[in-house]
Amino acid sequence: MKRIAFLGPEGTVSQESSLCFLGDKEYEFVSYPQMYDVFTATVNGETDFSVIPIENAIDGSVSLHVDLLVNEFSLPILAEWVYPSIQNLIGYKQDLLPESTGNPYAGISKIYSIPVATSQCYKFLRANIPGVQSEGVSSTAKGVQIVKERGESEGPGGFAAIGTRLAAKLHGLDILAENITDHQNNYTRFVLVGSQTPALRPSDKLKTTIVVTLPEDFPGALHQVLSAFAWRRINLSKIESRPTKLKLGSYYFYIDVEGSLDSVLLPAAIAEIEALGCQVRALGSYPCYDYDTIKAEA
Ligand SMILES: O=C(O)C(=O)C[C@]1(C(=O)O)C=C[C@@H](O)C=C1
Repeated sequence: MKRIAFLGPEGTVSQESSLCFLGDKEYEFVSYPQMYDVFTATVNGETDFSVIPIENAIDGSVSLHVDLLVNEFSLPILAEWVYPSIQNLIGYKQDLLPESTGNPYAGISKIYSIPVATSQCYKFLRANIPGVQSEGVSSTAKGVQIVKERGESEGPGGFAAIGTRLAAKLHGLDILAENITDHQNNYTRFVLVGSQTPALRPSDKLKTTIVVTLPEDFPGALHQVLSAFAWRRINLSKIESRPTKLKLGSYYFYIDVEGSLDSVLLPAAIAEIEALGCQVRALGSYPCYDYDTIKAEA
C-alpha cells in the first residue's frame, strides 16, 4: 500500500482534501507535524508521496510551501487538485453567550489556528470578535487539538480554534460558527509530489510548472519570455515572482503553463527562453482536477 505524507495532526484541510481526492482504500495516510517534515518523509523514502497546499483563493500562494518546493526539495509535481477550505469556529458551546446579548462570540478572547486559515476568516473575526488574540499554530487541526486539551485540563474558558468539521468531529468539539471564511469560494490548490508515478484517473486538463530565472541586466527579458508563449498561443494560468534568496532584488518566476511537456509547442517555447540566457527548470508536467470532478467521482 502506498503511503502519503500530509500536514497533521488528523483533521487538517490537507487530510480532508486528500481523502476526497485519493480515497482511503489504496493509500495509507501518514501525518507529520510540520510541512518541512511532510516533504522530508518522501525524500527519505518513509512515504511515497507528499501533499502540499500551494495556493489559497483568499490568501494567495502559500509562500513557505512554494519556496520549499522550489529551493529545498527536488520532488516533481505529479498532480494538482482544488478543494474547498471550509473553516469553522470550533470550541465549547458553553462559551457562547445568549443571542439576547447581541454577540454570542463576545466571550471568546483567544483563537488558535494556522495563520493562513485565520487570515481567510478576517472579516468574520473583525465583525464578531474584534480584538480577539490570535495564536498561530502549525495547522488548523493542531489548533483544534489544543482547544480540546485546554478544555479537558481547565474546562471551557473563552478559547476556540478555526478548523475543519472533520477536526471538530474527531475531538468531539462544537461548531460555534459554520463556514466563516471571507467568501464562499475559498478553494485551496494542492499538489502531490514524489518520485514515483501515482495511479490516478485520467484528466484532460494538463499543466506544466516551470521556474524561470532571468539573466541580469537584460532589458525586456520578461517581455520576451512571455512572447515565447504568446505567439505559440500557449496559455499561462499563473505567474508569480519570488525572491531567489541569494540577494535583494533577485527573483525567479514561478509559471504554470497549460499543456504538457510532451506537446510539441511547449518544449519549443522553453528552448526559445533558454536561448535568451534564462535558466528554466520544470517542476512537473501533471494532470489537474477541479473540485466538481473529484466530488462527482468520490
Ligand atoms: O492547516 C491545515 O488544515 C492545512 O491543511 C494547511 C493549510 C495551508 O497551509 O494552506 C491548507 C489549507 C487551508 O486553507 C489552511 C491551511
